[in-house]
Amino acid sequence: MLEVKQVSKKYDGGRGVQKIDFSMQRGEIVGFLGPNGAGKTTTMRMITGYLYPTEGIITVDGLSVHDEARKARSKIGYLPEMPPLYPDLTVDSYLKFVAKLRGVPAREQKLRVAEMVSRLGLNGRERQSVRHLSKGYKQRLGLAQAIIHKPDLLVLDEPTSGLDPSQIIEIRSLIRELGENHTVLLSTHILQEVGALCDRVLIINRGELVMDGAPDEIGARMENRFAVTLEVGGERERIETVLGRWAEARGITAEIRTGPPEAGENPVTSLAIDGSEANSSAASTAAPDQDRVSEKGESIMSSDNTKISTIEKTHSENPESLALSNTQISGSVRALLTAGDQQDFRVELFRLLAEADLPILELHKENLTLEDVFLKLTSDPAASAAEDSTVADKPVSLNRSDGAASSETTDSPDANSGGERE
Ligand SMILES: Nc1ncnc2c1ncn2[C@@H]1O[C@H](COP(=O)(O)OP(=O)(O)OP(=O)(O)O)[C@@H](O)[C@H]1O
Repeated sequence: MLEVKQVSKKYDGGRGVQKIDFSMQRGEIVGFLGPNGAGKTTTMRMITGYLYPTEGIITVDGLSVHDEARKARSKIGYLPEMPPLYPDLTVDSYLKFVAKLRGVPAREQKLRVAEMVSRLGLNGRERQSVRHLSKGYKQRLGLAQAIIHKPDLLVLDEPTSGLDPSQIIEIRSLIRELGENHTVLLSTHILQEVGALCDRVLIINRGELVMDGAPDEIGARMENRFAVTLEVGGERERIETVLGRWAEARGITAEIRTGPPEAGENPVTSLAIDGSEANSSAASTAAPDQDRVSEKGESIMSSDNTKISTIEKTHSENPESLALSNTQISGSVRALLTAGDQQDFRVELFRLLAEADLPILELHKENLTLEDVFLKLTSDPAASAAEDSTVADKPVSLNRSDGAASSETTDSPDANSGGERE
């Protein structure tokens, strides 16, 4: 549906985007994430034909957006950051104007406007002037102008920016609906938006594409450790001993939290057990755990003689097979266990704790969140320093807001679009 091949844009002042390369299949909703100034708008403006790339090719359904601009643009709907609305027109007359501009046949225009009004929930506001619409309704109208010519590809530049929470929910559900029969590329600063709406995420940083993948997969792909959070039932000191010894032997970091979980609390705090600490503190306080594993039906006592649980050896053919019965848990400990070598230690951990009669109450594999990935990819201080020195060497400011470096004069000459022009 969309092919962006090795596309670069160099502004007079320097930064733009470099060798952006990706494609989108029909029906995909793709989130375009990046910090301020990363190149999202530049890329979207090139895709929609409002800006000429310095190099590279962009096609929509096989049509070049620059060499076959008119045909290609009929397949694209664009909601720029600032929707091109005319405040003096009414909703109705504005939509009629855009329908005409986008080549909707005259006999269909009235019907198409009515369809947009109903689809975007603008009923009752047809005669209202655009100026008096709330921000949320302006955004609905912006979406209406983007889809009035029934494009296949929708390009939405920060569609929920500046909206209040209920408007955000409304616009997101509209985008979700639009995604049922459009291919959608949307830029956003809001990470949850990507999780809520998108099948795939592209992350751009400093003009370069640095990640392309499904939102729930990229965390696992970037993970360079194996980590689980764990809640173990039993007496604290004993759990620390068992986990501490094992962690030391396996080179695993165990961070134990002190209190019960509380809402909003950072799940891991306080005491960290690695090899050395385990030796000096936890390991020295209790007898070997194996001594505590009971025979059938016996109670297990902790080091302070608190009853933790009762354990039953299930079958002599399989002495390692244990079943907890009549369990009474006197307390629990939560921990984050991290292996730097990405090795999955869950089975080993399960056996360790089962043999020590320490029941696992919760075990959860930790993956990097989209937020973690985003921060990792976009906040590289070394890159910032390099960037800053490059900027300092240049006589012209790179920032668009100062106007000095603008190269908008090289934009597409085709202004017949009702879209954003600067
Ligand atoms: N017309 C222009 N002339 C010169 N430089 C520009 C121009 N437009 C953008 N830039 C520069 O190109 C880079 C990418 O800008 P762009 O607006 O595409 O980023 P963005 O990811 O959309 O940012 P934001 O999230 O803040 O909207 C920035 O360094 C910006 O300063």
